Amino acid sequence: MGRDGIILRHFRQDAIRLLRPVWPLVAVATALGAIGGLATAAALAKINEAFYWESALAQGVLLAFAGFAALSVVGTFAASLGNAYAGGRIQAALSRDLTDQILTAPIERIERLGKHKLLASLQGDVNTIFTAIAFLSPIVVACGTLVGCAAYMIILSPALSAVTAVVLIVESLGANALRRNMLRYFEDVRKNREATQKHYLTLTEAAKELRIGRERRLHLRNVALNDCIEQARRLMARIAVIQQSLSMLSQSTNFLLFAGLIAYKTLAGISGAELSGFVLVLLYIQAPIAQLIHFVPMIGQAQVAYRRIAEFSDEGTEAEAGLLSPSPARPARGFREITLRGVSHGFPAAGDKAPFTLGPIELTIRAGEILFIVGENGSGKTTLIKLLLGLYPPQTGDILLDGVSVTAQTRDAYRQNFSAIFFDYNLFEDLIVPERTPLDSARPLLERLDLAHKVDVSDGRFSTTDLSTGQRKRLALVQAYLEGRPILVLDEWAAEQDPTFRRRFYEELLPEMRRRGRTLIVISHDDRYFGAADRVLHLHDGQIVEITQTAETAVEPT
Ligand SMILES: Nc1ncnc2c1ncn2[C@@H]1O[C@H](COP(=O)(O)OP(=O)(O)OP(=O)(O)O)[C@@H](O)[C@H]1O
Repeated sequence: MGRDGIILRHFRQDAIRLLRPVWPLVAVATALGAIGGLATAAALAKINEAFYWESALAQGVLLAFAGFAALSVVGTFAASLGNAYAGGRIQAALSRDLTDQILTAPIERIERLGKHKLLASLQGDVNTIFTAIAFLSPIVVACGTLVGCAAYMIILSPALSAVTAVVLIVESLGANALRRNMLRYFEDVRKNREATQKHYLTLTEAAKELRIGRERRLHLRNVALNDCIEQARRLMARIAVIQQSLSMLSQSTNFLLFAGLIAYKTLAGISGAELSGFVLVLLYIQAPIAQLIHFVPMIGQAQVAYRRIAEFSDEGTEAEAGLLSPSPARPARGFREITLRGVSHGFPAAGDKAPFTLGPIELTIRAGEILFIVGENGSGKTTLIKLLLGLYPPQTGDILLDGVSVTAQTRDAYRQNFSAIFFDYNLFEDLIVPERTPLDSARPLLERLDLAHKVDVSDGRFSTTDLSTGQRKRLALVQAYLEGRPILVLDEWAAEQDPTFRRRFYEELLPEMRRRGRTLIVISHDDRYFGAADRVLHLHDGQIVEITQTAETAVEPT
């Protein structure tokens, strides 16, 4: 099955799944909408009757007209309400779906996609699909009206209806060719949105660098962003031309039909009632046809947006099971040792980037030790801790917790043993700590880290996170420590600390945390403090080259 076939299959499965909880409502609303549309056509028929019947009132035509008109209004209203409610439910389910997909996607895939693509989907694609869903309700009514009008035309004159149908089929074939072109442009619009999003992120995240660097600032504005903006303008202009061509096609078809009516009247003869009925219907169906034309690009856009969202659940990148289960993963408990047995992880070559493989790694981490991971830039330190934390599943080998292999099913429970502060860490404003931990236990820690004069904790939140870079990292340590997990992983934590605090971190805080039962795994470039570790693991080009004991005895890696 091709890629489009797979996406279509996903789409069908998703549509059925999303519709399942609301299908009775959708069915009733759609039926009411169709009835409303049919009633509109019937009301038109009554108007036409009234034109030709002298005793219209006596015949009850006015009464029937009033009845159909009321049915049309009520049916349309009920259909709109019902479909709007169902649409809202479907939209909410879609939003949750996308959040879940991102929360459970393999970390490597999230890293590969990048922030700009994720944001483009969360903000753009979901909204595009929302807009299309919101428009479904009027479309149901429009379709009902068109079916009713078609039925009325057949009653008036089957021959003339056949001619009308042929003309409309030819028109829809032309419209479909235009629509295919428009779809291609929508793909380009979507790619353009991603590229623009990337530059917008630079605009906000690199505000300082852009203020300082005149060339970079002007390059971003005049070249990078300008190209995107210009391309978007050109694409939107082309789409507008196609949209207007669709409208023109519809208008011309209508005039052609009117011309056909005149010719038919002259050649074959046609009654006044037939003629006025056809004219009335053809004029009336302009609005529903315009709605359908308006809907066509929305469907195109929604198709493209859905395809992008489907990329998150691409074949071969399965979501991690059980991450969103309401029953929490087994709480962290004490451990004796974690063993990495022949564990490796490789990044394939991408473009001009060389491939990189870490491992196979043989390593045992013992409870209560302080292990430093050191090595030159790019030697694989961060990749090693991502493997250790279970963020990358090992491509070969096994991770064992107290001799028991960590599997896909137990990986989330295994991760609960760790708290980590990555180099590109995120500082949360709220504190999430184990139930038994009183929140005021943050106070002594804040004091210990020289933050008590700046930050307080109230209602489970830090009073502020507007701090200096080094202070923010200290606050992240408070957060991580209070989580109470047995193992703390710190990636170049001390890099932003002043010399006094850096010394205090290595010589006082690390031993203190160890005394309180924590195992500490620290990535560090501070070679003058390597003595603070029990063992120092040296990495070079993805391999452990030696593990040094603090007794200064180098041993072969085990
Ligand atoms: N997501 C990724 N995709 C592709 N390659 C990656 C990815 N992450 C890391 N790499 C590559 O893997 C290698 C090791 O990276 P890693 O971040 O583990 O090094 P490091 O030792 O932590 O470096 P540093 O001291 O600079 O933080 C590098 O060559 C890097 O280019």
